[in-house]
Amino acid sequence: MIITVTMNPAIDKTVDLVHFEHGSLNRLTNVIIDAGGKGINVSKTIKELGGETIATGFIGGSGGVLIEKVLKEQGIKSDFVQVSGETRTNLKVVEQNGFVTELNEPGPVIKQEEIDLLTEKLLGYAGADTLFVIAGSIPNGVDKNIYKELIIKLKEKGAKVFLDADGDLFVNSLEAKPDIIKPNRSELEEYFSMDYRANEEELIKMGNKLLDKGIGMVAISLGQMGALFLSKDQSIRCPGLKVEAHSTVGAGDAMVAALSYSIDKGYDFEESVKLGIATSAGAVTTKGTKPPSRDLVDKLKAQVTAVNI
Ligand SMILES: Nc1ncnc2c1ncn2[C@@H]1O[C@H](COP(=O)(O)OP(=O)(O)OP(=O)(O)O)[C@@H](O)[C@H]1O
Ligand SMILES: O=P(O)(O)OC[C@@]1(O)O[C@H](CO)[C@@H](O)[C@@H]1O
Repeated sequence: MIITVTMNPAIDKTVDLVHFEHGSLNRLTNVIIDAGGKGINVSKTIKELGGETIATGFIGGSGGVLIEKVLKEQGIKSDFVQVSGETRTNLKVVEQNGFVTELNEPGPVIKQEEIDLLTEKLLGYAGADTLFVIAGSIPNGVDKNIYKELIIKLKEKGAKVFLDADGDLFVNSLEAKPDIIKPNRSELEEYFSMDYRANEEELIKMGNKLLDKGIGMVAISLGQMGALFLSKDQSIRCPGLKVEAHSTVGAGDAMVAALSYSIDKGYDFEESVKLGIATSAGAVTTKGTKPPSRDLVDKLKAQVTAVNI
């Protein structure tokens, strides 16, 4: 069973315009609304791949009602803790030249009793056959050690944890040894305090240092360049696929979804990473944070090259 945890969900409002003029009136050419937040995107993508998840986290207010409604319509199970604050709206501005500017709200203030309720809920699901996907930022009022503490408790109950977070949340959580992580290039460079663009050899070295800490798999996503997938037994480089990009928002979530789905299905390493590349490349072709169709993913998967490194 896969449980996604989105502590800071969002209504994603993706707006298109020709060119963003800073300090001027900008007329939009298209507006799309999605139920978003990283874990929720993972749930949406796994559903499209043919899998099942339960989407959890904090939701509140009219945004929360909309997210639950959309998930229900899409046949995705959810079990959120209702909070007194309002779920945020994040604005994604897509220009004709492909530039995407993201304006993410901080999210509501969460009370201690709401945190306790979510922790209890998650521990209730935890067991040897459970994979938790903990992804994205945390709202106000939540301590930056929350992911670390949760991972420790979930692992004590035999569950596996896939962590996708950045900044302090990422740094703190590594101490709890999540089973899988998916840093992108800049998250890794920041963690290792590199003030220049790391080359592939350096990225692999940094990834291997994380494996030495006890993390089972490190997927380093490199945008259109593809990704590096490292584990103690096997490491693979996959170049990115050439696709017509509309919005790269959610590409990382699509990769997290495909890897989680593969683990749940018991796919081998190479099969899993190929699905990861295909699903994430498919995600950039869709508008907003809509997941790619399974048909498209299968077509793209046939084009993925996996090179052992
Ligand atoms: N322009 C692109 N063309 C093809 N594939 C892409 C492109 N951008 C991203 N991808 C695919 O998506 C994966 C994840 O992208 P990226 O490294 O940008 O993740 P991320 O920074 O976590 O993204 P986000 O936080 O916006 O979801 C890449 O490894 C790649 O397979
Ligand atoms: O502010 P966070 O939690 O880091 O990221 C939230 C977010 O940008 O991530 C998803 C794309 O990955 C979007 O659906 C959502 O708006």
